[in-house]
Amino acid sequence: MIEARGLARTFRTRGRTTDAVRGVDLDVAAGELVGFLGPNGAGKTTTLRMLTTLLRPTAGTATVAGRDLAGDPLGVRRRIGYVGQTGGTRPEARVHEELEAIGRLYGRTKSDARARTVALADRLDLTDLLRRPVKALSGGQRRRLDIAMGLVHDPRLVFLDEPTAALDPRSRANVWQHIRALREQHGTTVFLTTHYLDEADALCDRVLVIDNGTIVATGAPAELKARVAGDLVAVGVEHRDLPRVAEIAARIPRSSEVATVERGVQFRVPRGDLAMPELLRALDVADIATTSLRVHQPTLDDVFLTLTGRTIRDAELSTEQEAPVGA
Ligand SMILES: Nc1ncnc2c1ncn2[C@@H]1O[C@H](COP(=O)(O)OP(=O)(O)OP(=O)(O)O)[C@@H](O)[C@H]1O
Repeated sequence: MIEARGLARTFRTRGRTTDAVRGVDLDVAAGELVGFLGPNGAGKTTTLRMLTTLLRPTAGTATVAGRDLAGDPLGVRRRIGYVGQTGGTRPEARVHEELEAIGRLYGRTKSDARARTVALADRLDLTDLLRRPVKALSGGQRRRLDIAMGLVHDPRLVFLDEPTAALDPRSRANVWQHIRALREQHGTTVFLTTHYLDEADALCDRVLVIDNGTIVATGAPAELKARVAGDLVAVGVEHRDLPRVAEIAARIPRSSEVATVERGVQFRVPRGDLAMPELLRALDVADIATTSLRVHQPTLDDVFLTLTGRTIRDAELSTEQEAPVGA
């Protein structure tokens, strides 16, 4: 459904050059729900805007929904849906008017556009809101309308840019449910960007991790997490017991990265749950009491940390600090 090779984009503004995307290769199969995960400024939106014909690549080629991006941009546009970060709705218009207007824009007759509006409202839980002005919708309702607007022409492939940005947890879960339904009930291919780790983890079949304009990892969330060197076990003990506990940790089969921290010892093992009985037995034999015991399974943030040396949150903080005034 998407095949891109060496896609790149450089911006030149006021004498400054930014390599926003540096040669991205990506493949998305029909029916996949793929997430593009990375910190702010990583190049997600720029890639999405190139794939949806809104921005011309500086280099590279792509086929999107069966059409060549450079050779047939109009063909691409006809076959895809695009839901940007800020929807294109008029605040005074009513929900049904916005949906019908898009239907007419795509050449539907008035009655056909109305029928499509009713069907989409049903799919995205907007039926009771059709007569409301757009400005009176909540954040989550508004995002559902944005998604509905991207589906009016029944595209087989839809791009969603940060579909749950700035939503509260309940509205996010609700939008996720609708995105899953797009794929499960309608077979739509979904390509979305996110900087939320839990969103990529819970929603996507496959995640492409992007940092600094380059894809640094691709895989199912579980696969990516399995690449991090195992679970982290943290044992809290009295200060005087630290050296003995570090020795015990080092003797646990396949343990690594044993480290003494302020109130305990931590180490990695491939499976924390399997190491636990042996650890407890050894502590018991040595007559050492624990103050706490935790097994931390890797998250996608650990994946990002392993690959780039910093967490997504840290990466975002440093981008905020670097951002030029007025950006
Ligand atoms: N029109 C532009 N002119 C100059 N630089 C730009 C332009 N658009 C994006 N950039 C720069 O390109 C880089 C990538 O931006 P992009 O918006 O693609 O990142 P992102 O991963 O989508 O971030 P976010 O999550 O904040 O949307 C950033 O350094 C950004 O400042």
